[in-house]
Amino acid sequence: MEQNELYPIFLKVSQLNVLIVGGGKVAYEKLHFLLKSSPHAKVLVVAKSFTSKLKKIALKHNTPIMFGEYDKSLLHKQHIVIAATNNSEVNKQIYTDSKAKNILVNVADTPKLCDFYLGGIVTKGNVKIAISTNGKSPILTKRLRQYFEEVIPNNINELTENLDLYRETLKDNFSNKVLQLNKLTKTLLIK
Ligand SMILES: C[C@@]1(CC(=O)O)C2=NC(=C\c3[nH]c(c(CCC(=O)O)c3CC(=O)O)Cc3[nH]c(c(CC(=O)O)c3CCC(=O)O)/C=C3\N/C(=C\2)[C@@H](CCC(=O)O)[C@]3(C)CC(=O)O)/[C@H]1CCC(=O)O
Ligand SMILES: NC(=O)c1ccc[n+]([C@@H]2O[C@H](COP(=O)([O-])OP(=O)(O)OC[C@H]3O[C@@H](n4cnc5c(N)ncnc54)[C@H](O)[C@@H]3O)[C@@H](O)[C@H]2O)c1
Repeated sequence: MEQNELYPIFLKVSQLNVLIVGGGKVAYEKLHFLLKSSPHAKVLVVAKSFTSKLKKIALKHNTPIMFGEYDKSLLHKQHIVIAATNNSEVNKQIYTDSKAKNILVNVADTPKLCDFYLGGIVTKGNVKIAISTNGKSPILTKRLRQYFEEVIPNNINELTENLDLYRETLKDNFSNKVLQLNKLTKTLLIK
């Protein structure tokens, strides 16, 4: 069976510079899901025009938007770039320029021009689950995200907070801590 070999990491995007180029439907989708997961993400959106939906969400989150054409100089100090213009040549240029600067780049909806894929993301308080189908079926990713949003109880965060408090009380001895935490949580997997 083919395996998904992508490695998920949970980025602190509030302390990284993210650039989105494009202001249309696809740019909106990417910005919407980025801000849904990470409301304080440090993002700059640059495009020749913006939909009113994009302007509205940017305003709500204090996300700067800048009118203008893509230019290589925009990559200065960026850590992550998402290209979402409707001009495939421009998207390719963004990809090439980013690679030359070792910036992680995603050309939206174009798997072969992606260093990483955006995933389906479920957030319940401190708990976060990221979903990917290895780029095979974004619609299945969406359905799985909706499914987990429904079935994972909202109060899972209380469990997380309580386990954190208990963990604090066991700080001194590492192996005892692991033993106690394993003992306490063993039954969580038994139906
Ligand atoms: C998860 C999510 C995150 C996000 O966008 O933030 C995301 N796509 C979402 C939705 C969605 N995207 C598309 C549809 C229409 C139905 C369909 O085509 O299936 C729908 C469904 C809808 O809109 O309802 C169109 C589409 N997307 C890609 C292609 C190109 C191709 O597959 O070749 C095409 C065809 C373009 C065309 O027709 O030309 C490619 C990618 N889309 C990915 C992510 C990456 C793989 C993720 C994975 O590994 O599973 C990857 C590889 C790259 C990337 O963009 O990062 C978000 C759901 C968020 C949520 O709901 O929670
Ligand atoms: N809309 C869809 O459902 C869909 C589905 C699959 C693939 N795509 C592809 O995704 C890409 C984006 O689609 P969209 O629907 O968001 O397009 P769109 O027409 O809604 O928006 C395109 C955006 O790109 C900006 N842009 C164009 N050239 C630019 C440049 N040189 N510098 C800065 N900004 C520039 C425009 O100002 C605009 O904001 C296209 O390549 C499209 O073929 C779209």
